[in-house]
Amino acid sequence: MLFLYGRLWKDSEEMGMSKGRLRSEYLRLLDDYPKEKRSKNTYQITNSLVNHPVWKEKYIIAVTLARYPEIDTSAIIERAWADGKQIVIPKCKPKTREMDFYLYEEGTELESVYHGLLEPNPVKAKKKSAESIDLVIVPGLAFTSRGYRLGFGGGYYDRFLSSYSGETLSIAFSEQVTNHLPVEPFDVPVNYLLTERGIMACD
Ligand SMILES: Nc1nc2c(c(=O)[nH]1)N(C=O)[C@@H](CNc1ccc(C(=O)N[C@@H](CCC(=O)O)C(=O)O)cc1)CN2
Ligand SMILES: Nc1ncnc2c1ncn2[C@@H]1O[C@H](COP(=O)(O)OP(=O)(O)OP(=O)(O)O)[C@@H](O)[C@H]1O
Repeated sequence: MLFLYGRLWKDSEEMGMSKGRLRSEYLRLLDDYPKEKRSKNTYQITNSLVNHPVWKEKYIIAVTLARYPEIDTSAIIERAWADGKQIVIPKCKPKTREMDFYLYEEGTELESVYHGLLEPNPVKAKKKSAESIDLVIVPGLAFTSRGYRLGFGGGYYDRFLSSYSGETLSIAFSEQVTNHLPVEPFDVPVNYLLTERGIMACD
């Protein structure tokens, strides 16, 4: 009962909250996430992803190089390499708020030129077209079970997904899933949402 009350209160609070306040709320949630629970749930999420049919049939996978307190994606990347898949990572173009994806292999040189994020060096890395990507693992701070997402506010993924026709998936701790988020016309929901509790098809 206490849980239900807390939940309803949380939802009605969130309905009226600005994206900026929601971002700080979920960033804090991630930052406060207990260390052991974080590694246990990250392991669980990685494991269910790599054992799901959506993983098996995909060859080129786009993912971000997570920065704390985001969920660590390094085990997903290692597993993709071990399974003979290709990983591509984004490089932001702040002027147009567009992203290009580049092949990320063991030994690929990274640089930190944009917001402290690790990115490929566009002169040295091999660019991959959006059409060649089979699955995009979309980052986010909070999600609804319909696959809507609150990102870091750059609009990079919304812009990219507006013309991307392959499959999309997000990973999250179950505490990042909420009933209500502000949805705007340009928001593109992901096809699957994966938490430590399992995988949800969002369509
Ligand atoms: N690890 C990781 N890499 C990622 C993302 C991500 O969410 N996680 N992105 C996911 O999209 C892209 C980068 N996203 C960004 C989103 C916002 C801002 C930014 O300029 N933030 C402003 C506030 C927002 C604004 O004013 O528009 C700031 O911090 O001052 C930068 C990068 C690509 N790489
Ligand atoms: N398809 C689009 N075309 C043009 N502008 C867009 C598009 N999608 C989003 N934007 C712009 O980007 C800005 C940021 O969008 P939003 O706050 O939804 O980002 P986000 O989803 O949190 O970030 P991200 O997509 O990078 O994870 C918005 O102000 C919006 O006007």
